[in-house]
Amino acid sequence: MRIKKYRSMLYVPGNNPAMVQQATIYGADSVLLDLEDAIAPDEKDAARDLLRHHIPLLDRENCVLTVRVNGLDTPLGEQDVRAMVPLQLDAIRVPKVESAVAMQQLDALITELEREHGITQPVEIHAMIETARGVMNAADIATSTPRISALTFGAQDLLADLGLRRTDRAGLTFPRGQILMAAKAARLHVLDTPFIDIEDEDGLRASAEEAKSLGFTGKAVINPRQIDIVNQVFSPSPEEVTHAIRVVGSFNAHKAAGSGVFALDGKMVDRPVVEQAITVLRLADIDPATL
Ligand SMILES: CC(C)(COP(=O)(O)OP(=O)(O)OC[C@H]1O[C@@H](n2cnc3c(N)ncnc32)[C@H](O)[C@@H]1OP(=O)(O)O)[C@@H](O)C(=O)NCCC(=O)NCCSC(=O)C[C@H](O)C(=O)O
Ligand SMILES: [Mg+2]
Repeated sequence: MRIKKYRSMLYVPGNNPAMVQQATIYGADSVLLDLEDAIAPDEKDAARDLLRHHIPLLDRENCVLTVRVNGLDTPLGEQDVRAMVPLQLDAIRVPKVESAVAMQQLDALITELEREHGITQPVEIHAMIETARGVMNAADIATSTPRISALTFGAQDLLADLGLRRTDRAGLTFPRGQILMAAKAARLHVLDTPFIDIEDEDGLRASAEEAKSLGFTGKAVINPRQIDIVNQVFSPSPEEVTHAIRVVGSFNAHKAAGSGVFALDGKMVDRPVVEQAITVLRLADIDPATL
């Protein structure tokens, strides 16, 4: 089975045929074809038709394919879900999620569509948390249905909902932490908001490094030029991989000898340290069971 990675997630406006056709060639771990905020109201139907036509033609071998539908509180949202599920996406991304009930209703609709269209690989849900109400209900949303595999943080809409300016970063500290904890407690992926200055590579790197150190699984990007930096930041270094291999190998040897804790290079190794090493190995495509 393919392991889904989410270091980078490229937003692609769903009404731009050239961008959609090229979407999966740039090396992003995942692509997010957008029917929501990047599309003007009078372009919505055309964008949905465009995706219906182009998605089956995309090379999806190394890329997780998702579509951001319109809000489920609008008629467009359900139309989008009905048009997209039959295309066998990896996930539907839902904007401005505010309640567990909305996710359960979506789960029921997707289940009905999967049955109707004979889809056997379940379509996952990525819930975007980008309003104050969504932040306060994040833990309930995260556990509302097993179909949810990721929470994602949307800074621009949240700033607007909180009445903050783009520079008021301090106001995002609590919401970001709450979304992270809700996702971690439910064992979900958690994806950071895009860095919107596409000319500022240093700023992008710093923003991705901060997101990684907080515990985000990956970060959305809005331009192909941002992909390499984000992939690099969220990939383990060769030194980290070598160390992780040693930790897991030594742990297995000690476990066989009846010991669950030992010192490696003067530092204690016990179960949580091994779990951290296993996370590094998975990111490096190494199966810990082979060590
Ligand atoms: C931001 C852009 C408008 C910049 O466009 P442009 O100036 O054309 O960029 P480049 O010159 O660097 O483009 C080089 C080539 O790459 C293609 N390209 C660019 N961007 C994308 C993309 N996102 N996906 C696929 N391909 C892309 C260009 O076509 C060029 O190709 P070629 O001509 O063949 O060389 C543009 O990057 C853009 O539109 N980005 C996406 C913006 C977007 O989707 N915004 C909405 C998502 S963010 C959000 O919703 C936040 C969240 O909800 C919240 O609330 O926080
Ligand atoms: Mg948004």
